[in-house]
Amino acid sequence: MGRVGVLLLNLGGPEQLQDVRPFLYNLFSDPEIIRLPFAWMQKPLAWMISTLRYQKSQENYKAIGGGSPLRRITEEQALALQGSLQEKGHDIRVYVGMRYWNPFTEEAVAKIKRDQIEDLVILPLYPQFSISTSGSSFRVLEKLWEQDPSLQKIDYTVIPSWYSRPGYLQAMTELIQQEIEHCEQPEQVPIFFSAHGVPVSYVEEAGDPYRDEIEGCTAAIMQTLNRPNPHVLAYQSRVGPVEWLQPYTEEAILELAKEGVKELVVVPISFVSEHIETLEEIDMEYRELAEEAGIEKFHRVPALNTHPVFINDLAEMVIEALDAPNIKFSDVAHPGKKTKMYPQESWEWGLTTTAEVWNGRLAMLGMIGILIEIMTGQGPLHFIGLL
Ligand SMILES: C=CC1=C(C)c2cc3[nH]c(cc4nc(cc5[nH]c(cc1n2)c(C)c5CCC(=O)O)C(CCC(=O)O)=C4C)c(C)c3C=C
Ligand SMILES: [Fe+2]
Repeated sequence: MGRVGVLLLNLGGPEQLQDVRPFLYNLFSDPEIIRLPFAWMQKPLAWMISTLRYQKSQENYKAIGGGSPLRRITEEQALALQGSLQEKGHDIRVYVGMRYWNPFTEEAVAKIKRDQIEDLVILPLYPQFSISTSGSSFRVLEKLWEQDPSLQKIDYTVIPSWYSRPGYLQAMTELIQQEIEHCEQPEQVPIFFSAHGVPVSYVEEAGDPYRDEIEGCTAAIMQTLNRPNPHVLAYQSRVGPVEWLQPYTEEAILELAKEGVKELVVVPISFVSEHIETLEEIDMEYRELAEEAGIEKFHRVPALNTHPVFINDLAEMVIEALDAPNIKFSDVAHPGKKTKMYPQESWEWGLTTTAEVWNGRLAMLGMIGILIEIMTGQGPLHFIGLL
């Protein structure tokens, strides 16, 4: 075996407030996040959504200190993984490639080339696979590989998902157990798993295994935890007007409050680092919602970050992947080429096919109208104060 590397994939996050708008632009430019019927619409729509959204989003990043901790934590995880591999006798260099912000996946691949890596394990830091996360990063890599013959010489393998790994489950249950011990009624407190959502169409039309993997992960954690507590699974961070996976976290919290629940342990489940959706959405928004609804004690389980049991398991996973048959980009779930994943699809304003076509056309006209309004600075949305 020649020089060996690991490429850790992650989403990336704005490090300062001024990064928020271009970060959102990168995110919404991704057809794996929003797919439109015409490719030419992607960039104008990304520009439009990032323009409409960035100030609200900046407020959230301001509330957690002015930027995402994702880069810092991911780099700490990379360092810890490299150290753990070293302790196990493997001289393996670990690289970080982010999908929507620095250090970008393309930069990591340039370093891998520069260091003349010959064997590469590609490991997304998402325990469960979604076409919108790991799938999107694999797409970027697949394109880079297609365009560059020198990359094609690298013997690579990908790890599509790893939510049922014993070390991951053990680390998660240790953290949950610790939080439960702080509860007033440890035997009864409900364990509330909150996963990042995706639009329903991803799962039901594009064949995304994400919901199955999230459900499998929740069941495996509960089995490892081996406690009598009731548990709930819900989905957070919905964006836009389409239907996302349900139940929605906010509705599920209110439902529990209505049933008289006074104490809750919330477990973020789709991500292994603290980020905006744990630090702001759960710790601030959902906590406030829960407390106002009568849930007096709102506990949140911390993200794994550099938990030693978790890092050790990542190292084991890399070593096992080097000995296992390779998994290639083409072996991993792709959305069908013709699958449409754009908002209009679920805006069911009409009952007939003709009406649906017209709904789509009207939505398109509306979008062009908003675009013109943003460019000219004049129009009805400015008049009512939305822009
Ligand atoms: C497994 C995790 C994630 C899935 C699945 C996912 C899908 C998904 N996300 C958006 C839109 C946004 N995501 C944003 C931030 C963000 N998303 C994830 C993880 C998943 N996303 C993380 C870890 C983060 C935070 C990064 C950080 O800065 O800490 C944002 C920006 C934040 C905001 O403005 O609210 C958006 C927008 C979609 C549309 C989607 C599936 C289609
Ligand atoms: Fe997201």
